[in-house]
Amino acid sequence: MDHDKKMKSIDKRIDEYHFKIKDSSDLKAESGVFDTPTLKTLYTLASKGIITAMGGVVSTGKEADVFHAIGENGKELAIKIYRINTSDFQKMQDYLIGDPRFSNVRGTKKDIVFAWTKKEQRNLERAAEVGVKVPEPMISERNILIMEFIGKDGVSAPRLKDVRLEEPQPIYDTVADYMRLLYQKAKLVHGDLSEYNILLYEERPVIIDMGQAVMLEHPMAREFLARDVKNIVRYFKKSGVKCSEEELSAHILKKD
Ligand SMILES: Nc1ncnc2c1ncn2[C@@H]1O[C@H](COP(=O)(O)OP(=O)(O)OP(=O)(O)O)[C@@H](O)[C@H]1O
Ligand SMILES: [Mg+2]
Repeated sequence: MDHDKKMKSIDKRIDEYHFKIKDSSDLKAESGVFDTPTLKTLYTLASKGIITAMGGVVSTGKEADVFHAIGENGKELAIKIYRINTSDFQKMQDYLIGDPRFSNVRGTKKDIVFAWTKKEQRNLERAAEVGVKVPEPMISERNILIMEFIGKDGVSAPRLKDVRLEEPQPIYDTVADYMRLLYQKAKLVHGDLSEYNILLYEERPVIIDMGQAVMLEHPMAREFLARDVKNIVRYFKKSGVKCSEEELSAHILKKD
């Protein structure tokens, strides 16, 4: 497809999508996400061939919306678009300031949200490098993060929250190992780990939503880790796994 045609087709799809949002009276997503600069950024990504078609909405949240899209070679993509107006940027700033990679970030709300988007991309990269299964990040631009789609045909894999695990033990073991790898090798603490931010894909856990993950230097890193441990133990205990916060903490913290 030539460039103009490609732009037209994505334009049309975005238009259609807008219409759909209006139809379902979900104006929140439309006004909060597809503002003109965001549309422009999507166009830029489309003109580079990174996005070839926009699909439907996968999730709408307070801080970000996630869309399905198609990329090069028909690959399915997840596009996470952070909201600039409604994001809790004070909280974002607190997470950024203690992180040596982003401690210099100052400026407008917009700058903070852009840094946050980059931070999620970097966190996903670091996690992937040490062998933690996460959506592979591809590119980020302003408030838009493009990553591998975990799921099939536009339907994302269920969250642990949405499934009843037949065999919870191996899932728990993998999550425990991932927490350890993140801590020991990537020097990261997820900071919002729970059954809401773990997808189950091909019977294996995939960790998502890493914008708030911090380096171990962050003054709150230990507290965030304790909270993650608590959430994970609570969920897996309920699923029938014999585990405890002490045990899981020890597993994460023990040196080789
Ligand atoms: N890479 C992906 N592949 C498939 N689905 C995804 C992907 N990333 C996110 N999702 C879907 O979108 C949902 C929200 O994503 P995520 O947890 O990253 O955003 P969020 O920051 O929690 O949004 P909120 O503002 O609601 O907290 C997930 O629960 C999942 O269903
Ligand atoms: Mg989430």
